Amino acid sequence: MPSVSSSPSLWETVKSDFKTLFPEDVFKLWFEPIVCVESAEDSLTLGVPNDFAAIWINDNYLDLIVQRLRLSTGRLMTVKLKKVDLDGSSAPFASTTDAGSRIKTTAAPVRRAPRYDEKTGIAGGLNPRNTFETFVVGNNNQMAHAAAMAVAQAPAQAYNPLFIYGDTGLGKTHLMHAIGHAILKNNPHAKIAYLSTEKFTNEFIQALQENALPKFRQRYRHVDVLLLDDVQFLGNKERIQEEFFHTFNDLFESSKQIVLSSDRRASEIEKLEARLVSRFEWGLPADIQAPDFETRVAILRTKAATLKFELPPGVATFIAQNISKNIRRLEGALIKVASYSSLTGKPIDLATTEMLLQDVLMEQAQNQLTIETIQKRVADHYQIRHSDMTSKRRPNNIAIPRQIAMYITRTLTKHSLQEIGDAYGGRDHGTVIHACKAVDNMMEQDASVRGSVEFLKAQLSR
Ligand SMILES: Nc1ncnc2c1ncn2[C@@H]1O[C@H](COP(=O)(O)OP(=O)(O)OP(=O)(O)O)[C@@H](O)[C@H]1O
Repeated sequence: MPSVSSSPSLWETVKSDFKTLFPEDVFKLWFEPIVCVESAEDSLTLGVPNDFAAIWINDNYLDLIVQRLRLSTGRLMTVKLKKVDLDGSSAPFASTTDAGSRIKTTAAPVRRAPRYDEKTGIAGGLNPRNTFETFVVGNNNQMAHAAAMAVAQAPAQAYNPLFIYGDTGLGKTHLMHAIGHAILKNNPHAKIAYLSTEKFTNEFIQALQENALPKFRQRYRHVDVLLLDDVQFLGNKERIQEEFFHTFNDLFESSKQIVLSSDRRASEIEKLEARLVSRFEWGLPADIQAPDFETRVAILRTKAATLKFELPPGVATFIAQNISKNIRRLEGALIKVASYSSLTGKPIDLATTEMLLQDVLMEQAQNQLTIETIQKRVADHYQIRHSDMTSKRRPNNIAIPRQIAMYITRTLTKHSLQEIGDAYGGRDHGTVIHACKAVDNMMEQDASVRGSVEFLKAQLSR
């Protein structure tokens, strides 16, 4: 039985084989950063730098790694991939591959993310690639981009807080990091904290357990800029909301810049205290929508140039036509194509692209619950006509099911408020927000409405 300490060298042996097997850039991209973090007789846990690497290696190289280990040990070993902190220790909320559908980082080698540094004040680490220079501006993000630039140029003077919201994978984190980089460039001594709400919550809980609240407060209430990502996770967490309320006030009163991101408007965050909602709305709420076709192509071209990958126009068009709602996915598709090309040494054509992306495209098509399906299902349930979902008729027996259908569309799909409004007879986004709130209230007050909505949601999510 191999001892725990011998396994890193087992992995190092495999790694050095791969060095001769793969072109240098592929090796550097995928294998060089991998470390062995844990081992047992029949299993090995390998640490990878980010969720994307975990998914990519799982999909493309795991079989090869298992085969190679079998050659070395004579045994069939299970290999798990785990995201680890870039200094090699496990991240506090590390995920294994099966947890990772959220591809968060790009695939090029990732620089070490600095831990909180008392001198520079950087917490969490800013991805060096997420700068204003690498951010492609389109109609979808123009306002958020302009606001972010203004904040970077005049922290705490332009908009405070800046509240960036929009669906997943559309560049909120990128803009926050860009603000951090730009401020540091103008003032290398600025104390900047970037962190996710999840991390803020975890650190707060840990501080509570260890009686270390003063230190925690000192850390986040004395920065020049606080960049807090994914504040929708404050929803339903009373204690952490209370803590963040005071953090916010302290920073705001001392004229420090606060930038927040969320996947929805502040007023739509479930069970977020009114005093926080109003504070989040004090400054500028700036939304990011899904990019249009031209912006998607521009993003692909920019990313391809960064990867030094020659992207044929037809391939760019194909990817941009087929992946529209999430830039992270767009980027994932490009990296898949670029890696294949660098691995085989062949230029990429349309047929190969279709073949490479067929899984992604199939998964996307299968997972797409359409608004029409929701409307039909809800209309059937309440025995009204499908056409009532888009009609202007307002009697309660029609208006309520229609509101419920909008609510379900909002919860189960990634459509924007405007798209939902359009699909329900050309209503505006305010009507959709109103419908969602009304259904929330009805569900709270009436168990039978709650039962029906839960039932419909469960059926539609299958
Ligand atoms: N306008 C853009 N130009 C260039 N790259 C972009 C742009 N928007 C997003 N990206 C890239 O897309 C990927 C996803 O963006 P990001 O992580 O900022 O999304 P997000 O909105 O924060 O998502 P989530 O809500 O899931 O946290 C990143 O690699 C980012 O660099």
